Amino acid sequence: MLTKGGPRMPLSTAHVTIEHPAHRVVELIHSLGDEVTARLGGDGRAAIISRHGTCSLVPRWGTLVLIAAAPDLDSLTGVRDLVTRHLSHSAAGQEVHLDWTGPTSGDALEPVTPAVQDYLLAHCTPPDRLLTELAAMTREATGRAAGMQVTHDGGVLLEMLVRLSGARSAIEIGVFTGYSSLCIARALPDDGRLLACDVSTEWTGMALPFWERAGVRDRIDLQIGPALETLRALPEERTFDFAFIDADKAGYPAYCEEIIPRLVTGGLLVLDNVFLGGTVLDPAFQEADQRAIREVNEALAQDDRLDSVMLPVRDGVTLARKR
Ligand SMILES: C[S@@+](CC[C@H](N)C(=O)[O-])C[C@H]1O[C@@H](n2cnc3c(N)ncnc32)[C@H](O)[C@@H]1O
Repeated sequence: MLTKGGPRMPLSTAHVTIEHPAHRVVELIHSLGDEVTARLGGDGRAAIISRHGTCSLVPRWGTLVLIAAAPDLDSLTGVRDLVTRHLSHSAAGQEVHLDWTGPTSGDALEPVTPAVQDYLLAHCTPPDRLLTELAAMTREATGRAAGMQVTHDGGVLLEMLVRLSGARSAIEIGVFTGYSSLCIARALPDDGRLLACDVSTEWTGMALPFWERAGVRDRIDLQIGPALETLRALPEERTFDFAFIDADKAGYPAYCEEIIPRLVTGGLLVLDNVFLGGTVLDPAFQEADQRAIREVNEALAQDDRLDSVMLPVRDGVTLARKR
């Protein structure tokens, strides 16, 4: 479950079209001098900390993305003004126009507004009777925890990705009452296998009759126990064509570390909840979950074994394909 702790920290982003953005970042840091503490990464990204607040600088193919955050609105204006002034100064002769977004805070961010989410949900293949019953049973039996279940459009996406990728060997971390497992398993061929990992016998027990009814029970190998232990106990040669991670968020970095080497070339890794309700953008949120998801989001984007893209589906879904 998402915990929204810590003070709200207003943040604002901008992106600017600029020649040689990585160069500009270095020049900007020089220009700022001892007004800031700066950390420059090997990939050209930088983070600066000023007395007002912080600003992340991400150079990308002819654009520079800026994410500023500060403890209050006045300080946010201070960070934005500082960066804007020095960027214009360091870009020697180039006109720099920074159109900062209005201040928002991580817990107020909605990657997709509820009205759009409802429209999307109403315009995908509707759930069949079995999925409808499984969702209803989950709501009745688990109460508030039912919110952990992938939404129906998320399930359709998983099923489509498994079919499109032609996967035969799949793994899922985070089964709950088996909705996403059912979507994955029924998209596999008859001889396909899904290794389904969860710690709860109670929740996964509710999945079993639905998997039986769908005729996929014998495709699913349910492993009860901490998923990291299950992964580390697998034979070295065990590989996967498809992996879906939707369990404890703090565990994501370790799950990725175990799963990526086991993905076949062309294999697909899918991660749910990569926005954590928008809190990943807001440095005020520093709980283990947010730190872990930020770490994974950064790492996957820079991993040269993968092509990866984040989709604004519900709470954010990352697709990463092994090169
Ligand atoms: C968000 S729910 C999964 C929802 C599921 N994908 C669905 O669509 O219904 C997260 C699940 O992760 C499981 N979980 C939490 N920590 C775990 C761990 N260390 N190892 C394996 N499973 C874990 C929980 O028991 C819970 O069922």
